[in-house]
Amino acid sequence: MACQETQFEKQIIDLYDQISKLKSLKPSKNVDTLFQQLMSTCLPTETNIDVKKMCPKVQAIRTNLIKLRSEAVGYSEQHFSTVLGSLEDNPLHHLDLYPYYTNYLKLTKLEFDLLTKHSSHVPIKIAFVGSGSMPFTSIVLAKFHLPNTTFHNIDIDPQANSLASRLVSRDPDLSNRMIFHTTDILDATEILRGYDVVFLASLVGVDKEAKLKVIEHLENHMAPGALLMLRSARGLRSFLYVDVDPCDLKGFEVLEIYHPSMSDGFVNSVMVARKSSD
Ligand SMILES: C[S@@+](CC[C@H](N)C(=O)[O-])C[C@H]1O[C@@H](n2cnc3c(N)ncnc32)[C@H](O)[C@@H]1O
Repeated sequence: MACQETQFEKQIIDLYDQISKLKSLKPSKNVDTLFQQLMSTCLPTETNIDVKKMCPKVQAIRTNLIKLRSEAVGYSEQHFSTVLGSLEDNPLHHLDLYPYYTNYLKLTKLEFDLLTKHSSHVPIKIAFVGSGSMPFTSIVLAKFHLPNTTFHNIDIDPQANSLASRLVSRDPDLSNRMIFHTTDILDATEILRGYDVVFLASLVGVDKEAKLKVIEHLENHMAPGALLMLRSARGLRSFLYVDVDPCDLKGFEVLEIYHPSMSDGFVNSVMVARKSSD
């Protein structure tokens, strides 16, 4: 049956057509404009559009768009990390040079509030899986919320970790509290048992199957009682990030899910879950 293409689907198909033809996803005026158009198209929360009911053509586009956007975000973070890391001064004094800095401040504040609400103690060791070349969440938590916590940033990409460690190496405090591990999270086992909290980056696992594989792996290796902070998406925003449902978190007790409104200043939903006893 021919797709009853809604206005949204027509916009998505057109944007995907342009984005998939880009020769490079590295930051440029054209790349930035297209991904900003994608963001604003998917931002509305007050719609009754059911993404799951969209036709197979648009569903296929959804997965490919998330993959392309993940690559573009990687390049963008790499660019800004290189700029910050090349400053004479301590890069952590100039984080506001990153265009999405205030968005991260708001997202991380919410995640800290959820963490505090569902934790019986201040976390000593936190892992951030998929920390990237701009480990903003770890930096913001360490600088503004958790002064005595150590952050273990796990990323598969050695270049991302090399750029990220350059951001904190000149900071007298964070250089001691930010640790970097270069590994595929699926190869990390024993180490995962040592964390009070594990954050999973929205762009680790860029399709549902890959995301569930990572979640299952974390469930196999996290300590009972440890918290998983997972970034998800709802509605049209599931064209930007993989949407995870509570039933996907086997072996975890889902404690709370926060879906941001248009006024929150960040896009992804946040899910807090506790690893059940073995
Ligand atoms: C582009 S960054 C974006 C992080 C973003 N700030 C967020 O919150 O999603 C995502 C990072 O996840 C890393 N990554 C992807 N798959 C991974 C895996 N299986 N194990 C470890 N790191 C992974 C990538 O190398 C990349 O640096």
